[in-house]
Amino acid sequence: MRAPGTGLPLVAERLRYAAGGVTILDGVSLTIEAGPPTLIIGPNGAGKSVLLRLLHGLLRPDTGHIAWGGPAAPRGAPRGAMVFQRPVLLRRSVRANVLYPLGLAGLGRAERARRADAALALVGLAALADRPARRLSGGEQQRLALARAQALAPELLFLDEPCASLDPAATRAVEEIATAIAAAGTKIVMTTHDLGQARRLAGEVVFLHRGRVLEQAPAQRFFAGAVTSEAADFLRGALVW
Ligand SMILES: Nc1ncnc2c1ncn2[C@@H]1O[C@H](COP(=O)(O)OP(=O)(O)OP(=O)(O)O)[C@@H](O)[C@H]1O
Repeated sequence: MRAPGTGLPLVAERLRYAAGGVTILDGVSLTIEAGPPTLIIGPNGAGKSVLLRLLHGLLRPDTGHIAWGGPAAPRGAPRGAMVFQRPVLLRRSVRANVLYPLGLAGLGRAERARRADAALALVGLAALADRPARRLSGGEQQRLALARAQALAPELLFLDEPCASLDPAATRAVEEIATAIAAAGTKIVMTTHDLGQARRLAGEVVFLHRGRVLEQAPAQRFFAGAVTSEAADFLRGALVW
């Protein structure tokens, strides 16, 4: 189903990606619809991060293709934005970090300021707007990365293990922000190795195993009873690789 006013769904067909002589993803077909967050889960090395980078266009598949189902985005408007496990911040103020990509997107001064202020308020960093970004704590830096991405008003926000280096309090803050962003209508696609986090956030689960999508299902159904033995083992905490 095409979501009104967005380019979704994002459709990936028969993706194959190899690097260093190793096939990392093979035969991956996936449709990302508008709606609550899609969580990509699976064992270490399953290919979750590579899949996210392909979907975002940071990597190109060796074969297969990825296309948006909806109409073209307005000029200068990025359809997707991505937040990485460890944010890379400019050696500038918190606010300047949010403003910078808005300038690259060609937005006018007043609109840049409006969006930056709203995004910093959303992540609870308004009071730290003039601080040097690189002096923030790890959790604050990740919240800034979320603000910087969300200020671009993407249709789709890719989050690659955004809580991997964070403590429980900072993780909770990031989850609350992700939930608020999703509730406001941005589609979130997120990788995690944390099953508890997947249960808390997912509307839909994609289970990736050794470079293949073994399951894609509504979260409730997936957690109530995975279909494949690999996913069932993963859910009950058995060692799966
Ligand atoms: N550029 C590359 N060259 C060679 N191998 C790579 C490259 N990028 C990723 N890989 C390998 O591909 C596999 C999948 O990597 P990826 O980071 O996508 O896994 P993941 O599911 O995100 O794992 P984790 O949960 O540990 O982050 C890994 O074995 C990784 O070492």
